[in-house]
Amino acid sequence: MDTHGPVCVGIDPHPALLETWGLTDSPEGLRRFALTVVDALGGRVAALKPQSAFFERHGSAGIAVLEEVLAAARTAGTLTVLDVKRGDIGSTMAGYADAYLRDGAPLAADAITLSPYLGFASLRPALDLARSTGRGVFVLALTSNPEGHHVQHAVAAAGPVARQMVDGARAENDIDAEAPLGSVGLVVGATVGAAAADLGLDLAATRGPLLAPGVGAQGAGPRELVHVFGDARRQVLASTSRGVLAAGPSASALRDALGSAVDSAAAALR
Ligand SMILES: O=C(O)c1cc(=O)[nH]c(=O)n1[C@@H]1O[C@H](COP(=O)(O)O)[C@@H](O)[C@H]1O
Repeated sequence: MDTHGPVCVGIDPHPALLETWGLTDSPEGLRRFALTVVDALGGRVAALKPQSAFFERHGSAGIAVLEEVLAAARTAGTLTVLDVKRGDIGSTMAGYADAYLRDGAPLAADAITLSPYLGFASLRPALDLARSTGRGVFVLALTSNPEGHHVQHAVAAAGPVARQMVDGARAENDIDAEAPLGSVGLVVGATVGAAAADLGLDLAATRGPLLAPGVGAQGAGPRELVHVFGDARRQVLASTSRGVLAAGPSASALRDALGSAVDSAAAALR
């Protein structure tokens, strides 16, 4: 984030984007799309975030492309956040952790997104494996979609549900109090308005990165970033997919779109 600016670009090969790029909705179209993004932006962006769903919809051939994309980003020296939003119990969670966070796993990424709605503690196998292999996780706290608040804003005996995720991330990052930024981040959508403040969430105190999707196609921009994050803004990694991808397939146009996204996010989050 210090080197390239506080922006993560999502690799979301929607069928409609493939068509706009003149590609077929097939594993080969997917491959050309995703590798074009890595070639254009690799080494120039804080992180790339492949959206697993758009690879999974092509079955095993799509997963093979995802493996190739993760490897290409690694070769380009760019961190990957694999957006899989996994969450399960016990040994099943351990299986997911092994799939994405183990050294040498075919789908290993630098970080993954996790859904904690089976209970924050159910994520333990992923938290532990990420710590031992030097990887990271982003735990969904306040998601960018309008339906999320029914669950995430609900107030349980222990306080708002989202606060349990914030407290959980904080406790994990406190284990290594010397690290400038911990490896357990949260997902807080740039579209959530005053929710973090209203629910009394101290995002800055988590000392973790805050992945902020919703920038661009979902309508959030610099003003929303300032409003949502306040004094936690230096931890924010603003995330946009279609907002940059729509500029493709030209590499220079993708780079220009990244440049604009970085200028606007960096000015807001300074
Ligand atoms: O975890 C995510 O990245 C995520 C969380 C969230 O709350 N909202 C959200 O939109 N996302 C993802 O971020 C991407 C947003 O894409 P765009 O709307 O095209 O920028 C999609 O891959 C979503 O699945």
